[in-house]
Amino acid sequence: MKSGSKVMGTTLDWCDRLYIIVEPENRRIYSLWPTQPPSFRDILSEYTVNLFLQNLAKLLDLHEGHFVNMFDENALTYARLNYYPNCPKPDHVFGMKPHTDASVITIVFVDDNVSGLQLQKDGVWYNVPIVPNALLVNMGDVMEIMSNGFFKSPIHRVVTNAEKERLSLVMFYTLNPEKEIEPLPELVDEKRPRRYMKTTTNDYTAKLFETFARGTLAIDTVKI
Ligand SMILES: O=C(O)CCC(=O)C(=O)O
Ligand SMILES: [Fe+2]
Repeated sequence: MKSGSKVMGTTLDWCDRLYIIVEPENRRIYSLWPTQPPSFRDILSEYTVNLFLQNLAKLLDLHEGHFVNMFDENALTYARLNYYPNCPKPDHVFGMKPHTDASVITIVFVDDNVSGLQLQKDGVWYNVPIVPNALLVNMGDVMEIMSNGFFKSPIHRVVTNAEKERLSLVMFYTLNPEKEIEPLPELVDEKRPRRYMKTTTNDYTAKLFETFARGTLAIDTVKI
């Protein structure tokens, strides 16, 4: 028998493997995680989002560290746990009104059993399907501004459900609140002029709460 034709057997691969669950965090078994180097936990926890950010930078022909490097030691990551109780009048109220996220990027751990999240595209609402154990990655307004509109921060909402309650865990990755946000100069030229005004996360977040209460969109307040 040629050695290459052997598909089953006892031969081990020539490598070591560490195979551990990173997300969701409550599935982490820290006793299996290496204690050296001491930074391992933190680096691995950031790994998911950094990988996305690197790929987004590459899509825009930027250096892969471009977005990752914007997150300094004062950058804030918020976790939001949403609990939507079942609602006797689902036609009258949203679980969460239509909005966009003010973040750079949002990662959503969507409920594995109950749908409810919807995205708007060209004025039409689409259900986000349930994909067990999947993470949903959403562009936020800051990414839309920095990419000069190349990436769009989608309008989304959550509808209520008469029978079932629903949960989601949302991680918002945001910059240092004082840092100025504006379209990256690399993405502005004559063909694609600057589409957004300069702002900061602080100012923008204030606008977001104001506009959310009024039912309008914060991103419209910074469009040129
Ligand atoms: O509950 C969800 O699936 C999404 C919630 C959301 O959009 C948010 O918290 O900003
Ligand atoms: Fe959201």
